Amino acid sequence: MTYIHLDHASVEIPIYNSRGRSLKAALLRQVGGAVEANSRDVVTVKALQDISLRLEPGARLALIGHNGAGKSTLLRVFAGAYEPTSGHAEIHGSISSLLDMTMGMDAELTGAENIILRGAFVGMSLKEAQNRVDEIADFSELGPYLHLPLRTYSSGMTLRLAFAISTTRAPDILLLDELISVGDAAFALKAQMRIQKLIDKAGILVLASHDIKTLKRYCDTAIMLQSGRIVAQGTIDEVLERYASP
Ligand SMILES: Nc1ncnc2c1ncn2[C@@H]1O[C@H](COP(=O)(O)OP(=O)(O)OP(=O)(O)O)[C@@H](O)[C@H]1O
Repeated sequence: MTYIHLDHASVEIPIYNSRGRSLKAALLRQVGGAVEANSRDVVTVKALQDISLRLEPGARLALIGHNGAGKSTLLRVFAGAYEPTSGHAEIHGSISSLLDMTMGMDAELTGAENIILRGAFVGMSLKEAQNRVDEIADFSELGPYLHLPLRTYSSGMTLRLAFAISTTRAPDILLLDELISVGDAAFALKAQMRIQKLIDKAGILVLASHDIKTLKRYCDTAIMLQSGRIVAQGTIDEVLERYASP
């Protein structure tokens, strides 16, 4: 069974605990999530506020909103990386998110060893990760570099490996923060085709993007976030129209 249910979910991130006023004042004036100081003088960002939604198989949801509106934070809640600080999130199904793709990788280990390490990080058993090493190695096209420590890779090479690992399994729930472009032109095309396959197979797709063409291409419904709250919800066309209106 695949679903995402959020019930009045909020995420507050404590960011500052100080007597100093200038940074706090600057933070309180910022434009993204709502920033407040609580009674103990701890400044918190209300990155998400009172979000309730239900996504079932077949959902193709766009997250729309200006910088700092809460899109990435919501994707992190869907991914299970953030627990709501109040309210509930219930997520069922295998999840693949291309957020934080290199998290869990170790610069001192070889590419091949990192496949196992990062594989475990994204929920693979040791056996599954071992079985997938050849396919991931082929896709990444890193050849002999796979036996060298990650610290010898360029950032593009690291991303290629991370992408190959993160996309080797087709998930029930696919979470995308912009359609990233990985590697040079040839690799980017291959990566795009792989993402397309994952999108086609995914039961639930959630895509956060600022690119209207991309959103319209992949999503049929949308929510618009503002300061961490849902301020519009409906078909992709309805919400994009609301987004465009002043
Ligand atoms: N780790 C963190 N520590 C402090 N504040 C954070 C953290 N992560 C997010 N925020 C704050 O939460 C709010 C929502 O951020 P989020 O990254 O979810 O926005 P976004 O809609 O994805 O923005 P963008 O379009 O720029 O990627 C912002 O005000 C941001 O500053």
